[in-house]
Amino acid sequence: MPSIQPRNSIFEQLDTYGHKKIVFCNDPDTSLKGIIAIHDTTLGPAMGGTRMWNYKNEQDALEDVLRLSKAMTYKCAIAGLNMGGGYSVIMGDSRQDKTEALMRKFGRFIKNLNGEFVTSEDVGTNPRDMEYIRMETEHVTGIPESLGGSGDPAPVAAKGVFMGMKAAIKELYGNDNVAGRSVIVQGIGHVGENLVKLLRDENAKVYVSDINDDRVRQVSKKYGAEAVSNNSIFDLSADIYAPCAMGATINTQTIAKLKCGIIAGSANNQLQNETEHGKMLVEKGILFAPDYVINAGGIISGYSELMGYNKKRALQLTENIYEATRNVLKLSKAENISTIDAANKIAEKRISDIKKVKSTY
Ligand SMILES: NC(=O)c1ccc[n+]([C@@H]2O[C@H](COP(=O)([O-])OP(=O)(O)OC[C@H]3O[C@@H](n4cnc5c(N)ncnc54)[C@H](O)[C@@H]3O)[C@@H](O)[C@H]2O)c1
Repeated sequence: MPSIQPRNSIFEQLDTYGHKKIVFCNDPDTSLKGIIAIHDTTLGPAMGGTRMWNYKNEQDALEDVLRLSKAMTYKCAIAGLNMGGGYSVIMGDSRQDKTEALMRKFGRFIKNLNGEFVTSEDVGTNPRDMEYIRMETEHVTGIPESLGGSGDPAPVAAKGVFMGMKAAIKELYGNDNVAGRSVIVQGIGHVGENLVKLLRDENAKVYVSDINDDRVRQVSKKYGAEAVSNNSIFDLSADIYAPCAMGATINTQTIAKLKCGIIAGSANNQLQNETEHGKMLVEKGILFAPDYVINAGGIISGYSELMGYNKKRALQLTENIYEATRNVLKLSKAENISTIDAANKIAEKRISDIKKVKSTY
């Protein structure tokens, strides 16, 4: 995908990825500064997380929400969901600036979209926050199980990443055993910790890193993983690198250093530049399991909640990520294209096929 040029006008930035709509949510009373981006609604209402992050500036927040919402269009398409792509970001430190009023006010902005956007948890938000949003609008998923929702989507997201990782292991090593494989998990928050558990349960050797030292201490002790400093992860040799923090960790500088056979993690938008870095990974012989293909478990969980939540069904759909990843890897090999290009091709085909279906009312 092309890079957003910050010096362009807002409309030019929306045109970069073909966005439909953007809503700036500004409320001085609750200190809310948020952005909702709707990328594409061909398949259905836009669905995507709400991220609360201490962005350096407004441009960084805008760029993040545009990239995240576009990825959601592709994620929903390839996962076979009848939902489009959207995302929202709230500027601020989730540990200090988050209040009930701020989240509920944000819920009101979602309500004003009349169902065009449905949200759920992401970095910096949790089921409690979704409960606050639910007080103002029904267009939210991931509310606590005690209230009839699907709860935290992170364990389901981790399960999907695990299935996608296994599909990549199968491609490279001929069997999908995780036992004995070494995996670096970068970012051990909601999804990362659940992934560490799944990996350790099947006897993988796991290295963990995070910018939060307390998390590293707790998680490494709890699961018998080895703590590594965040600065040294790209110097470490391992079978798999699992980015589970923020996006764009795979770029020209890190690809030069990476010493792994597979990249498979939960972070959204791992490649700083899809075309350039997808190609560089092919040249270096690193197998990239496309992020939006393997991290779809979270959105599958939210989608199931909209359809009348059934945990078993959500987990079954998430297990299909193994086959979806295998299909992407097969197409990439058959057409000699990068795995991200192969995933994009499959997703775009579904969107274009369903567009034809919808031309009859
Ligand atoms: N939560 C979900 O259901 C879900 C679903 C699909 C994809 N994702 C994606 O997975 C990633 C993680 O989501 P989460 O819900 O676990 O978030 P989280 O906020 O619970 O965890 C993120 C962790 O990453 C750490 N971190 C942040 N920057 C870092 C850095 N530069 N280096 C190392 N660690 C860093 C944080 O300290 C935190 O522990 C995000 O990119 C998110 O968009 C999440």
